[in-house]
Amino acid sequence: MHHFAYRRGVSHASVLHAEEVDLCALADTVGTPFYCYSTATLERHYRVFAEAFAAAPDTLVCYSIKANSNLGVLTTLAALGAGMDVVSEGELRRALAVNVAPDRIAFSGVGKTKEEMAFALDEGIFAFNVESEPELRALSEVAASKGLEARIALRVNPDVDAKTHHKIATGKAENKFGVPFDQAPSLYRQAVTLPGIMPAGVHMHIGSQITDLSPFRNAFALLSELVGTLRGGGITIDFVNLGGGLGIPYRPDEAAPPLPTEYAALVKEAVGDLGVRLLFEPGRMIAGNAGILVSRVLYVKPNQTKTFTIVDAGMNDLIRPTLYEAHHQILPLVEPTPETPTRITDVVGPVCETGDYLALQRPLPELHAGDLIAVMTAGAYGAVQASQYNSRLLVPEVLVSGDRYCVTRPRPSYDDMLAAERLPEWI
Ligand SMILES: Cc1ncc(COP(=O)(O)O)c(C=O)c1O
Ligand SMILES: N[C@@H](CCCC[NH3+])C(=O)O
Repeated sequence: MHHFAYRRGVSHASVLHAEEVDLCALADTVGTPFYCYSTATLERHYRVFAEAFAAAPDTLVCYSIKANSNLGVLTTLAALGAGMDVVSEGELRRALAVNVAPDRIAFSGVGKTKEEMAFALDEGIFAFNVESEPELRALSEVAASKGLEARIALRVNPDVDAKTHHKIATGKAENKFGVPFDQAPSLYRQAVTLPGIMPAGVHMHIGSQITDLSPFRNAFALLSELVGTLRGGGITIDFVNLGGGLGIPYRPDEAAPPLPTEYAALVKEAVGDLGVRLLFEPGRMIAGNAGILVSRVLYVKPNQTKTFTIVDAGMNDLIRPTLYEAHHQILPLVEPTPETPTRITDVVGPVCETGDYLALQRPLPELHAGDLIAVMTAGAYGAVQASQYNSRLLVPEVLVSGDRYCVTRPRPSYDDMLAAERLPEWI
């Protein structure tokens, strides 16, 4: 019943058809816009990834919470045994809230505060992915002051082009992430001498939505070389964290991105002989095609040159189209008849910005006020990047499983929105 085909983009249909919830009825109950996530698809994606590494039993898949931090989504993945990759105390608290064991949590990010380090140390997380020398020193101070030891991997920037959108590439020298490859050996030597620091791994994450395996191949070859160098210098490396980044299909007609099994074969080739524990941090690959954004058409507005389809979801709810020129397929929730004409339209939101669009010049079955649409592949980097811009209420999130659903993040009220702030009271 919960059919899913990763390669052919059939996953687009899975949220609509693999689950048995009537989305139109749900839209009437919950109100639009709302995000809707499929439990079956989340589970399937996690398993497809984890099972690709079944031959490497010492593997820890740390779902990257930043892609979708909804507590319903995290509960679903935690139940499958997922570890978690976090980048803030907030994300760490989410992982703990769904009972992920601390020793299955890795902490990344270029700007961890000492307070965040202290909290993570007290909780006993598996490792910190350290991104700079000053961060290493700060972590040493915090850990030593507590009489604790922080297991660390240095995040190494291999200066490899991930061939993805420039705003989501993280492994080039000009990006803020990680320490330069050439400086890594001396930083590890320094790390060994620092109190409260136990270097144990190497971390690399070169970017997101990577659809060509060659950047991974180049990066992991460098990582493997570095592990050899470090071991040659007497430093014990017992795990490597290869990050996330595996791309997914956004268009039904696009070339299939690499399969997790193909990625796993490459990993085996590059680092299989190192005898280390493998960590991964997939986000988009697990959540992206497990979610849609459901929205209702408010008005159809033709002008001299084009037609605007104005819907009730905007850039504040899904910023990817305008921020990354991202393509999200749009499907009418009610299947059009063969007689329905196709119209080219800009699908825009209510926000007062010219950049407030979900699709530009898109051929779509003719839409009318009141029609419901699904913005596909919105499960990753959708709700998590939503804002209240224009004082719009944060979009609700719904998790479905078979014919059941739960509103895991209800729509706030305007009173909630106003109660979160204070009228000025000068001190
Ligand atoms: C350190 C780190 N790990 C994991 C991820 C997750 O990446 P993706 O969602 O592309 O798998 C990211 C985001 O790019 C990241 O910065
Ligand atoms: N937010 C980006 C991905 C960023 C990955 C985080 N390092 C997107 O929507 O594609």
